[in-house]
Amino acid sequence: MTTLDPAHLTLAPKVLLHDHLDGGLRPATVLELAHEVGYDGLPVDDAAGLGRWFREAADSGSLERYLETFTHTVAVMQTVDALERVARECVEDLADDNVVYAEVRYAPEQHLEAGLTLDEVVEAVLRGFADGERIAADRGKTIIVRCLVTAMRHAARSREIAELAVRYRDRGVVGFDIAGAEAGHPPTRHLDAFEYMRANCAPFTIHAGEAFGLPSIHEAIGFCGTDRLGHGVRVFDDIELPDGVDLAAHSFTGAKLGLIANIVRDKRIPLELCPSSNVQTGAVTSLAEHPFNVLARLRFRVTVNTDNRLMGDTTMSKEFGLLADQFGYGWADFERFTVNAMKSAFIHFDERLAVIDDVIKPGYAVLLGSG
Ligand SMILES: O=c1[nH]cnc2c1ncn2[C@H]1C[C@H](O)[C@@H](CO)O1
Ligand SMILES: [Zn+2]
Repeated sequence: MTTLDPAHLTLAPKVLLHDHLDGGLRPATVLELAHEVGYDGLPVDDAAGLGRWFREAADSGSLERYLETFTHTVAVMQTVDALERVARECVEDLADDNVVYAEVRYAPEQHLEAGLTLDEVVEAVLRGFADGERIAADRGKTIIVRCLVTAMRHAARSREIAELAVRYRDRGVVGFDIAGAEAGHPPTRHLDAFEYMRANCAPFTIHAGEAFGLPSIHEAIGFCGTDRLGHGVRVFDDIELPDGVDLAAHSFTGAKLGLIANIVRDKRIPLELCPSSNVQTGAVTSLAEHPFNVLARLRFRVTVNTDNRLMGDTTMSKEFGLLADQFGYGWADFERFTVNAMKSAFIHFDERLAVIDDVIKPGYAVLLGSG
């Protein structure tokens, strides 16, 4: 069996469902764009130092302070050229990490400061993704990137953004999301947007159960009817484990699930777990305390995600590496998480199946030493 060293982790095919476009810029690109557009608010003026600054500033243990770092990335993403470039580089970086399918999200309403319309923002990003896919293909990497449009939960444009998602659904936008500070902004504030999505048979995910606990997950499922949970990590609050159990154990017999935990598992609601980000925002106190392994072993539909590659100084390979070190996972585990993610994607069933059968399974067969 091939070992799980960083080079082999990079080779493994990966699927990414939860990655923010404005949380994944290259530090050098932030600097160059700031220079081009005359943004003078950056705290550091060299690429390595700026990368470190984002990581450290986001390491606050508070979602609110974590979110403040986005002021700088959003400030430099206000023109068609900048949006195209950031989207193109995002695809190139994911392809370099052997991500084979990704859904990348951002909030179009945050990119209107220089006069662009919502449609112009979406079209620029979609062009950037398509360019990135072509560049990756020229380098021998096949990657499919689709878009989720996010509404900010403290704002009041969610219905408009849901309409945008539906308007662009045949052109690369595959779903809708809400993000931003969770406490004080429950998902039910945006019920009309979710109802609009459901009425149009269009899928959505909701950031829930990150900074706020079970009530948020309950609302997202019971009232809003979400198809997936962004993070959802606090579903763990509804699971009672026998005293003294090791969170890295292989089985959790005797675990007792409450109503919310059961419904998440019964309905196979995918959890978009983001290990590093969950530690940075204080959703969990440390990776060792992360319920990823408990949820995986209890057969929840867990998926591995980056959330924000810039703020976390992370990649999918790094997240896999952290989980392997913490919980002792091997290739068969990562294949399962990757298939879980692909099954949960917002593209059509036949398209999901093609990636699983033609790309993921053959890729892991090689790593497992049997193909
Ligand atoms: O982990 C997160 N939780 C809530 N909101 C988030 C998270 N990561 C990024 N965001 C916000 C900040 C971005 O500006 C916005 C759209 O991508 O989504
Ligand atoms: Zn997120």
